[in-house]
Amino acid sequence: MILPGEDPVRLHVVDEGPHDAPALVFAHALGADLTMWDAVLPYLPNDLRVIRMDMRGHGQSPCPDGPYPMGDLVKDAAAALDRFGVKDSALVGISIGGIIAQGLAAERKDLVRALILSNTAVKIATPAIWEERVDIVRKEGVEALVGPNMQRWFARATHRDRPELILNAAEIMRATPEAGYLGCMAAIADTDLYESTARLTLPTLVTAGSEDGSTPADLVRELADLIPGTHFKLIRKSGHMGPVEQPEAYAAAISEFLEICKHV
Ligand SMILES: O=C(O)CC1=CCC(=O)O1
Repeated sequence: MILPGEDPVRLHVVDEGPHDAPALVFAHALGADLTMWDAVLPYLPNDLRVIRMDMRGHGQSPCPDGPYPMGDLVKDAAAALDRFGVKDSALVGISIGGIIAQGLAAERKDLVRALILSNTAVKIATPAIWEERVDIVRKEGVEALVGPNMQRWFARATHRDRPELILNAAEIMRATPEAGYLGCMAAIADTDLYESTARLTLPTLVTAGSEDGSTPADLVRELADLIPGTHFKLIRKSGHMGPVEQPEAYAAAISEFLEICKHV
């Protein structure tokens, strides 16, 4: 049970737009930070309050020693929304951010009225895969995973035509503190939200990338099928980083869904 007002780690948050407008909240991926949403924002309706958070151990948020239980990452997000007086948000989460979003929707129904879950699942990869990556980072640092991640994260067309997007994502990943990266990998390794997510009933949009090497579209589709009435959108020519690679299409999917939510 998460109690309102708890603030285990005080997350770095950027809060933009009119404070009395409906809140759209963003939670980023492992090894990224809140700037991963930058390119999406200009394509969103301007009558929204847009709140972006840096997860613990990432961006400008504090980095406690790990490992982190997933429940603590959910509590951090809940505490941040309580601190900013946000209720009934539309919550967007990508990858681990999508796991945090599922957890928050299950635990704090007052904070989340609609979900947008991108490139995520109830369980990502396997504990063995995460253990192997933890070993690599302990021995060689985050740098050792940058190359393989960029392969999984970005579509062929992005590698060919937009190398600057990949260089920027790689730089942000390199800047992620080792303890933060390790702590969040441990959280993912221990998490399977099948049971609690299967009980969700709130309006949900799930988006997948046509060339996602981290959470393949078929896996993401399974998440969509688990939550009754969920809308599903495949973002073409994108890997794991749809908001970075195809910000206009990604924002259009969110805007369309928010419009539908007005009538629910
Ligand atoms: O590490 C990856 O390939 C992708 C990933 C898994 C969880 C997350 O947030 O990113």
